[in-house]
Amino acid sequence: MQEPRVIVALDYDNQEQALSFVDQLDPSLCKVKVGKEMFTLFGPEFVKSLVAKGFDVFLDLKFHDIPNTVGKACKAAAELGVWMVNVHASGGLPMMQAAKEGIAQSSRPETKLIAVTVLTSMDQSQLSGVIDNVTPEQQVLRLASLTAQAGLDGVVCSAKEAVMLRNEIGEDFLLVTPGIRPKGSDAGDQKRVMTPPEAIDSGVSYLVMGRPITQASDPMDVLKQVNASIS
Ligand SMILES: O=c1ccn([C@@H]2O[C@H](COP(=O)(O)O)[C@@H](O)[C@H]2O)c(=O)[nH]1
Repeated sequence: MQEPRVIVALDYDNQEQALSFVDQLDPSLCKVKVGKEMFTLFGPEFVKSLVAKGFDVFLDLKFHDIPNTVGKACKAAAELGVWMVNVHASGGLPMMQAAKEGIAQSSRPETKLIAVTVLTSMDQSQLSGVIDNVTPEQQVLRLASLTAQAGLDGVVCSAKEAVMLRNEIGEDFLLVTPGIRPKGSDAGDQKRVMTPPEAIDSGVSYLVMGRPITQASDPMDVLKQVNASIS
């Protein structure tokens, strides 16, 4: 059976609601992502319960701190049994190397480690408020190159940068892309968006999708349609 390419972002503020959705899922249909909201509300036990149900869990805490702190945080995250963790690439090379070392020293050295480049909620005008004279594409390439230099497994970027990154960095680098919206669905706060088939055709490894699935009247139906559209 093919590995699922959709990672569902479980951004619920209610654990029962999240679990009632998860209980309809099968680990062969999707991976799941736990982000800052659910981790802050429900903690490591919630993460471990998803791992125990057999799901590949992406723990999306986007660590960004001094190298020593991030290294230890990544080690602790890996030991929860998750499939993948992440940091912000803008934390720099020593921070990313410490993250990698923390995972290598954990009891789960196979845990994947990726770095966030430019948030998919940022367009040119927002990026200009943070850094001068650079396009989102240029900044993604710069941070993705630094991530590859640090030896991480890949990056979080938008699907719009996937063709460029496949050309510049290569095939053996995970491209994990939020900002995925089926045709006609509300972009919300996402700015650099693509549809699921466009993203896959561009060379993306995994699609991160939250609200278009979790806030649909029939989340399972949307997930199945997305899977069919990219199979
Ligand atoms: O650049 C980024 C990094 C992470 N995210 C996270 O992905 C999901 C997207 O959810 P949607 O509801 O499909 O917009 C969410 O958990 C974000 O924290 C991102 O969107 N962009």
